[in-house]
Amino acid sequence: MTTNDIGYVTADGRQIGGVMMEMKNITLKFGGVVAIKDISFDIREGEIRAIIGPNGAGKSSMLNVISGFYNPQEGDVLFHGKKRPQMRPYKVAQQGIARTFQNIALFEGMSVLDNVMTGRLTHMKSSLISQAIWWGKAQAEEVANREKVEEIIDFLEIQSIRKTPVGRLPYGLKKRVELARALAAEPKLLLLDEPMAGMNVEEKEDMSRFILDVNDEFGTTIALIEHDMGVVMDLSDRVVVMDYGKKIGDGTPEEVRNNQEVIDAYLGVSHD
Ligand SMILES: Nc1ncnc2c1ncn2[C@@H]1O[C@H](COP(=O)(O)OP(=O)(O)OP(=O)(O)O)[C@@H](O)[C@H]1O
Repeated sequence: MTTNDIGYVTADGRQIGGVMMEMKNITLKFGGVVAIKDISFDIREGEIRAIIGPNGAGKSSMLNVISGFYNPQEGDVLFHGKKRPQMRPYKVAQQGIARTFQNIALFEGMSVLDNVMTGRLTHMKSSLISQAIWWGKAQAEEVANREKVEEIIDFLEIQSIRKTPVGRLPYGLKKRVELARALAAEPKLLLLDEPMAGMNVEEKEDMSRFILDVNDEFGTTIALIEHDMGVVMDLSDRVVVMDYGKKIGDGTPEEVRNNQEVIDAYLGVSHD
């Protein structure tokens, strides 16, 4: 498949746009450990982009570079063509980037609704003082935020558990609530950290469907990392494959599946 400045058309006929985020020659080290070695790739408007690789390949490190949490020692991250400095998490959120975590990061004692509501924080303009003075305005904002949250709760089919404390939910549903919270921020770029990890087959199918629906319905660009190659192949438009911190493949699922270096990495063929 070839890409150009304008974008490309996917196998299922969707138009993908220009470059949203570009990783240029990224190298990230932890002391003597080189977690990412000179990797370049881009993420385009509207696409579902996966980063896969065996254990320790450097996927989480890469997601943390994309999210702005890690600052690479070498290379640049360009967001909408502009070099991006290291940013605090709230700045990242303000830029329209939201994420989920591998180890679910929700407030266990709070209801589903309240957890999803926390995803709206970046959209809440009223300060405590202005809420006191302009009570009506703050109330209107609260109603608008509630409406958005209810829309997402309906979309992800979690209406029946909206009042349930998150701590009481099974794993698969917690993952869905985390997705709901990230969506509540109305992100332009959604980062998913192993969204299918620890799920059974049915839960994986549900999550795949929701990821596709989010991309289709809201036009959200999605970048996800996954350990399991199988689950992302049907889902992704393009896939980056990492192994031992290096990029060993980049292309459509079909291209990546037929790449000998990728096949060897997943079969555990020795590097010497
Ligand atoms: N905070 C850290 N401090 C030191 N070394 C780290 C740190 N984070 C990652 N590493 C090392 O960097 C390398 C890449 O790790 P990373 O977690 O990014 O891989 P991964 O592909 O996400 O692995 P997994 O699939 O097991 O989660 C590993 O050798 C790991 O031990």
